[in-house]
Amino acid sequence: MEKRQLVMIGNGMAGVRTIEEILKINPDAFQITIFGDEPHPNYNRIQLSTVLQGDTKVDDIIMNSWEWYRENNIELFAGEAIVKIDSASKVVLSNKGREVRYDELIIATGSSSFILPVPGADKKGVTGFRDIKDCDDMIETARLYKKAAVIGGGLLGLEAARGLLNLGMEVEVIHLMPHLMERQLDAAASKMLKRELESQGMKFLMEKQSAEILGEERVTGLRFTDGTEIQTDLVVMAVGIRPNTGLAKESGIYVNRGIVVDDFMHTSVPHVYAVGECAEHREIVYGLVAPLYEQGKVLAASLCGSEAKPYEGSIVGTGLKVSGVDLFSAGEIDEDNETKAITVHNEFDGVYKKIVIRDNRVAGIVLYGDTKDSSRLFRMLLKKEDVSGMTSVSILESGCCGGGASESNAAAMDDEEIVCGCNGVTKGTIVEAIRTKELTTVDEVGGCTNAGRSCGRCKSLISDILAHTLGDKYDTAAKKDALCGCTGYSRDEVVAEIKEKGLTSVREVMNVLGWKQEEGCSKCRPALNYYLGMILQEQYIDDRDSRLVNEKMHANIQKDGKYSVVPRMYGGVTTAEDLKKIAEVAEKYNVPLVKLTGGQRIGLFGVNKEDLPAMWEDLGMPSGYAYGKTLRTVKTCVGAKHCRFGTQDSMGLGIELEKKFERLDTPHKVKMGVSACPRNCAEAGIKDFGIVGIDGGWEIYVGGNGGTDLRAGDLLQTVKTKEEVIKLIGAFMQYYRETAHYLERTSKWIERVGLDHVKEVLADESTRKALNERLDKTLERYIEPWNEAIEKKEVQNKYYQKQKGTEAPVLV
Ligand SMILES: Cc1cc2nc3c(=O)[nH]c(=O)nc-3n(C[C@H](O)[C@H](O)[C@H](O)COP(=O)(O)OP(=O)(O)OC[C@H]3O[C@@H](n4cnc5c(N)ncnc54)[C@H](O)[C@@H]3O)c2cc1C
Ligand SMILES: NC(=O)c1ccc[n+]([C@@H]2O[C@H](COP(=O)([O-])OP(=O)(O)OC[C@H]3O[C@@H](n4cnc5c(N)ncnc54)[C@H](O)[C@@H]3O)[C@@H](O)[C@H]2O)c1
Ligand code: SF4
Ligand code: FES
Repeated sequence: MEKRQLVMIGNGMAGVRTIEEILKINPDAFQITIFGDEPHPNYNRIQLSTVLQGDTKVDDIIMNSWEWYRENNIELFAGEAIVKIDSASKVVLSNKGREVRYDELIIATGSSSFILPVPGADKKGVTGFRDIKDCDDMIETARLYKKAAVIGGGLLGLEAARGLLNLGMEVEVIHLMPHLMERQLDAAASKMLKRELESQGMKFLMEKQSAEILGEERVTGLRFTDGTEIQTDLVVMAVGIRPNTGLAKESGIYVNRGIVVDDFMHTSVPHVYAVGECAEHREIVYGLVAPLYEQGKVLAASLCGSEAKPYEGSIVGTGLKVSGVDLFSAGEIDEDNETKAITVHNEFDGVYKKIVIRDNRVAGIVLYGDTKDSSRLFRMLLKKEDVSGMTSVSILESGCCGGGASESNAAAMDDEEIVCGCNGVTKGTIVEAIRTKELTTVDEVGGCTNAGRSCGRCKSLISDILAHTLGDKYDTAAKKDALCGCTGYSRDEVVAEIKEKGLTSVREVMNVLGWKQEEGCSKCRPALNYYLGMILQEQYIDDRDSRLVNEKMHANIQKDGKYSVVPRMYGGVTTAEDLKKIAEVAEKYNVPLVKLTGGQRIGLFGVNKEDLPAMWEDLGMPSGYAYGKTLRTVKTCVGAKHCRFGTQDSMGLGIELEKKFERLDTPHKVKMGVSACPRNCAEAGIKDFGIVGIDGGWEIYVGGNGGTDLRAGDLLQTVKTKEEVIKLIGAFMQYYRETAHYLERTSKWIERVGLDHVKEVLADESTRKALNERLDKTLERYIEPWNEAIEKKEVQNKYYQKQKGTEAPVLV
């Protein structure tokens, strides 16, 4: 039976969580297509604050890698916006002219930053703070300019301001109201917050309304309605958000402030649903992930036809992601005639607690300086527990701990207490997962329960629960570095288990070692494939589908979804005949760009996937492996044959090395260089393996790197002959292969294991010989991949056939 077509507009946090929920219930229910305006896979928008604050990198906030979409057979059109929904013919139209039919349509378009409509708001240097681009722009501006003004003293504004301070800017926060975060804090807590932020270097202008942004093309200052002015080089607008509803409205879907939905997230139009910040439910539009994830769960269940409970709205709790500030707020923050409050204000310790009680039930919580009771109090609020029998002290403090260790705080929590507010995960669920799935790390708990996967505020509590549940086992478990969230095994443990249990395939390793995710992930599968190949040498049958996408395709995938072709050119030496072939192929296939690569090769860029095998056949040259975790290139100088300074045959040695080591799987890419004299024109000093000719011999350098982690190579040894060079490289490469972690460059590896250690290992002749023997055995198993694709129809059909949607970038 043909699958139903599910199309989703918006590739953000709420939408993709809905898809994850659908896949959990029934992975085969739909053929899923997602359109996302941003050119990224789904990332953790919440963590942009931590990226701006310098605590995380953009790469680390990706929640669903490109590989995840491929693995789940989801067609993703990233960087492509939907501009029209035709609900009569059930078709969406993108800004690139693509039309896609749907049976069911989810709108998950989120919100946009609200930009104050004041004169000058369109000047350069005025930005919102919503996405990776805004974040990158602010980081770039901080490199060039000094002064920043953040308009809005709410959650977003204060997190942005802290980030800009960390980036070295002088920051003024301009706030409309008399106190900061007035929606979450009362006056007393807000005062304490302001004092703390001032001590961190933030300046505040309170009760100021912005009137105009000054400057010619670029912002130079801000004028307020009271006539005063400040100078600034950057204006960040953090004055709230507006749901993205334009598309829905123009398509005839009923929109109020957000897209109006019922308790099952249905819009006014059949087969069209809305979820996330763009949706309005019972007149509320939410701006925090916890309720959006609840909505996603309800929608997923209803779409899959499983029993769906209605979504009845949420009460939300918030904190602020600024170091040095510990606060929590939920529900009603100010008293009225019908409420009473229990308040503790200890100015010496900087602690403030207020619990608002209405009809004997907790109706609001404001905690500043000590939030350890937040989850207990929040549960009381959510459950509307009757507190009439409790004393003020027992409401404020959890009974047992009296400020004791955090682990005993975890012990004191009831099973139904919420640990992760963002994802609605209770202590009981976490403990159960730890016990039944033998979890040992916070990441693994996240992988199984989602706890900790949003703002991250609950991670320390999860860690306490792990410590409490695992007892002594936790310390050892915490110290080891698990391969990924699918397993608690570290690299060394996995390698030891493969050897000891005689495991021979990726799937077998995952089954026998009890992987928590049956299919593994894009982190562990390529690593397992590598470790198995390293251990089993020539008998290993490569698991091509476990490789990263470039290796799987034997071509480098590019930003626009096309590929590059870089044929092998040993030692960077070519011939007129090969150059003619390359030129003819470039013309025949309309290759838009022909470029010399950094490794002295010729690259043909912008090639269609389905043209690859034919191009390779026309070229008649082997793959240059410009995409692999393997030997990339050996760069050579012209050397003694042509250069008057040369003392050695650098080209000859380079060609020999490249022919010997090409195709060898290595933990990460490996680059080599051979220069024929110390002038070092081949830049051998920044290669993983660099060789420099000297009078009567060669110097060998290792662990060099010319990339982001710039590192000069260390002199490993000086040898007399070419044969010695080749044996030494063979032993070095095999030792690196056997001891490095997958994706660890030689530069990092040598620093971890130590140059002296490597020298010591390689000094022993019998060890060198044994390493070379294992290496030679491994080299026997490789075949030329481009030839395989030319010769085997099944390879062409599986990997190189044109499919709907391949124009979208599917990078790893
Ligand atoms: C810096 C920052 C910090 C935050 N911190 C927290 C926090 O600590 N806790 C918390 O709970 N929440 C926090 N939030 C809010 C949280 O990130 C959002 O509530 C959440 O991301 C909303 O999810 P969503 O899927 O509804 O929207 P989004 O994540 O915004 O995703 C919507 C996506 O749809 C795309 N889109 C829009 N229109 C179209 C179209 N026509 N075609 C195709 N694609 C389209 C957009 O480009 C966007 O990528 C923070 C937000 C920011 C910006
Ligand atoms: N830690 C978190 O939970 C967190 C962090 C960042 C963002 N977010 C979410 O992102 C969204 C956007 O956050 P936000 O802080 O922009 O929205 P917000 O609506 O919560 O706060 C906006 C603030 O700007 C102030 N303001 C409004 N107009 C102003 C003006 N003209 N001049 C000066 N100040 C003005 C308001 O008084 C308010 O305090 C919200 O949904 C928020 O919940 C959450
Ligand atoms: S490294 Fe020495 S031998 Fe090689 S090209 Fe440069 S100067 Fe000539
Ligand atoms: S509370 Fe935000 S991730 Fe758990």
